[in-house]
Amino acid sequence: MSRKIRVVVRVRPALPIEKTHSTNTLILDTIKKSVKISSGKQQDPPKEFQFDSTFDSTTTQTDIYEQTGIASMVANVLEGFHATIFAYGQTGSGKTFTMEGYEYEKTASRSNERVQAKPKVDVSMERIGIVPRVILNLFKAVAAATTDKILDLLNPSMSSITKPCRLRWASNEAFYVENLTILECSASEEMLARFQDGVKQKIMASHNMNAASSRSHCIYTIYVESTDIVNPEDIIKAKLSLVDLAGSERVVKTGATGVTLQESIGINKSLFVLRQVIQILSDQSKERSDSKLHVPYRDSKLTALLKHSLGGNSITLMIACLSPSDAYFDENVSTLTYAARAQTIANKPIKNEDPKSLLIQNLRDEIASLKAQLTRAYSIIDAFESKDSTLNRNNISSEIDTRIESNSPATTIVVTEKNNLASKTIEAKSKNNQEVEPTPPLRHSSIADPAGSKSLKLNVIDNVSMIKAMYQNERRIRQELEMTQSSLTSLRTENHGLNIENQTLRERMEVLEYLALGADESGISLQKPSQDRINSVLQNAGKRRTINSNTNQETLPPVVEPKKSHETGVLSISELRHLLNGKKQQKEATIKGVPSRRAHSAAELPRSEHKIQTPTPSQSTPSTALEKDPVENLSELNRLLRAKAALKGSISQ
Ligand SMILES: Nc1ncnc2c1ncn2[C@@H]1O[C@H](COP(=O)(O)OP(=O)(O)OP(=O)(O)O)[C@@H](O)[C@H]1O
Repeated sequence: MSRKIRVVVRVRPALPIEKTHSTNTLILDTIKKSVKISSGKQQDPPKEFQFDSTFDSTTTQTDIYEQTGIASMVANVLEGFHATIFAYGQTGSGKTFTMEGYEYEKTASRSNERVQAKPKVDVSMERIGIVPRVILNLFKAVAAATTDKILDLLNPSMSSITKPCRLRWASNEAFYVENLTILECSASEEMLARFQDGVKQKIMASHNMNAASSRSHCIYTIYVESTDIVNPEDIIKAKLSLVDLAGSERVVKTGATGVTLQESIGINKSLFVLRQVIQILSDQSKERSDSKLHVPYRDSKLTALLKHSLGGNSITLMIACLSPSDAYFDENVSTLTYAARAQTIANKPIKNEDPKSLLIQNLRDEIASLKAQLTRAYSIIDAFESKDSTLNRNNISSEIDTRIESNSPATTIVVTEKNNLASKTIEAKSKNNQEVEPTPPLRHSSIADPAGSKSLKLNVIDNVSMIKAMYQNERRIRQELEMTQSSLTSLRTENHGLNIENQTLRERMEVLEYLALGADESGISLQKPSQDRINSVLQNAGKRRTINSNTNQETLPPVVEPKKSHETGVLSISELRHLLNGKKQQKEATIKGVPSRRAHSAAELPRSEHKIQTPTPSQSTPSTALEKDPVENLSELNRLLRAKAALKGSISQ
């Protein structure tokens, strides 16, 4: 079912600096929930907008929290729906005040200076904004998107503008921030403290329109995982995104310069895309056609991250913030226009349920309906008993058992065996569910009619046998689920281990390839791995040397008669020597001014070139670490190539 984005409007009180400003253009009617805006000029006809609620400058933070339905949105999140609350409006209109409520140090000089936020977080309970209120009511990751760079405010080393996080596209059609810090909190105080840590990492700057202006959009995401006390296996996961957008800024009014100006441009660009997205979604919902217009979510990181909130599966509330001063007439008209468009956007909230919990819930519903049928069946049996003493419950039960034993249930229940449980977890869950045939409708009969009595008895037998089979079926599905779950856990652990090993092998391969093929030669442009990595690989290779117990001398591993590389996929000693020799010749040719032949990588080496004479030690001047110790490094390289081939084989299986 679709649900429109709810939009409320809040006008903040005039700031001391605005006390002399006139405030005639905005007329708010909190009863009619309307806003009228008029410049008073003949060429600008007044505009009237209708919203879900309107709040004037006397509205408190508590009023906003209580009268915008935030508590019920939090409850929706606990039920498994994603929700988003975002504050929108021009710079200085009160978005951060509404979302956080903290007091920011103001720079009197309006110097455009960008500083790390120094919020005073111990403000009164009456002043705190939506985010701390939600946390106190609930029990988080903080990401800030600035000029289209995403910073992790919970990880100080990643909150620097030079180290932005990457935006990724997940298979479930949602964008997410890679490696974003997500902290698990078990108490509201802990969560509030983490939130405040994140807020302190924000960058603020002062300009002509706001003494402490956010230089980024801030997205606070609370991931909620709720478990049913009665049925602990029922896990519901959902997220609540609390968004404090940076405000649109007119550079002529803000007087921004330097970095602050660059940020202004970035902020305005992302807000431009946001407005385009709102416009297109609003047009789409007005046309009520099935034809899908292209929505440019990907044009900015902000809209990518808000995809689920705008036209997606989230329950969304927009708080449009306005400044009371007539000096901001144009900005207020723009905010109201887009707020009005946003409220025509229809989202499709869906409950995010764990497939396992969903299956269990379906089974529970099925059992409940079967129990109800059983009760009805017993009541019919009771009616028979009172009518005919020869027809008692025992007679019917024995008839039921006979029918089950003779394998002729009136309703067949099919459960397909699943041998390969681990690889088919999800399908198994849904298939099992589908393959249970639906309950047949009861045959309608009258007890008074003998034919009807017979038919009713058969109905009872059918139902009871079906219930028995359903119970067995459910038990079996539960067992399968448990097995699948444990196989999945062990596969995940194994996969994790393989990934780590794969990464290590890749790194060693890189070092060995670099050592084998060289970096200084023309024709090969391998990137030099860090010296630490080279040392570590060489050290590890060194560990594989053996000590002869008789002579107490270090010996190299025995040289095994090599198989051809096309048979084994690895290099033989002669091939490696040939490779090195070839490279040496190339080098000499280059020095003599002869253009070098493009060097072959190990894998490209043609078979015809395998039978090259082994050069004598005096012929080769070691130029790379590998040439100094070729046999040892070769065995390491071959070992890695084999491991890589085995790994590839296991992945492709
Ligand atoms: N409802 C309110 N009551 C009292 N003061 C308010 C209210 N709303 C905003 N303010 C004050 O107005 C100023 C600007 O507000 P705020 O910083 O929240 O604006 P903003 O929209 O977040 O601006 P920007 O986009 O530049 O970050 C602040 O000094 C703030 O304390």
